[in-house]
Amino acid sequence: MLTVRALKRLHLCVSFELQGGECVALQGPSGVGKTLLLRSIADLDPNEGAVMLHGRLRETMPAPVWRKQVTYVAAEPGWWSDTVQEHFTAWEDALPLVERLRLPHDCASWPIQRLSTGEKQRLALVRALVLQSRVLLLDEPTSALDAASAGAVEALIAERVVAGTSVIWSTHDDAQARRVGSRVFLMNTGGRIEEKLM
Ligand SMILES: Nc1ncnc2c1ncn2[C@@H]1O[C@H](COP(=O)(O)OP(=O)(O)OP(=O)(O)O)[C@@H](O)[C@H]1O
Repeated sequence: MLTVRALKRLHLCVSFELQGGECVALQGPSGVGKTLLLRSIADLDPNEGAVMLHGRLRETMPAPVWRKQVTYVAAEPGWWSDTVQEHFTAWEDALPLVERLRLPHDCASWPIQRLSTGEKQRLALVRALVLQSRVLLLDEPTSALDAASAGAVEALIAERVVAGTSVIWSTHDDAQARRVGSRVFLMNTGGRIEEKLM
């Protein structure tokens, strides 16, 4: 279970609990703070408040260990090497996910420069999924995808949720929020979240 108590970053002040095997959709107007919240939970930016995984405070473990368990997937992911495969420790672990997400199996050798926005988005998701994190913080993970690829992402994440992974899924798509989330959190301009009736 992920517990967030009085998490503060800029204008945000947020508290909630997320059970294991639960997916919550996060919605709200552009610029309201959804990315700030997800990055704060992953401890990627300075923030205050208590964030716990199964009762253990994040400050009791090194930040890289926390981020491997509570993993943020950016809408516009970063890349640090020249080719796709160089971003993976074990490409063979990534390959089944690459195929599930309708990416060509030979994309391992592709230079990052040639990737489309949607290919980058799916490969960044694969990078996160191979970690087998307890919590996935997905920032508009299908914003650059066609319907078929978005459906493949939704199906894959749904399997992880059934297997016990907790997910926060930021989306501007109301129908997607209802499909993927068992609850929907609505962030308001005051930086608070309230549960939206579905
Ligand atoms: N480091 C920062 N310092 C000051 N303000 C910031 C910083 N990072 C983001 N902001 C501001 O905080 C607000 C929230 O940004 P955020 O990216 O979280 O919005 P969002 O809800 O994810 O929007 P969108 O739906 O467009 O992706 C924006 O007004 C943004 O300009």
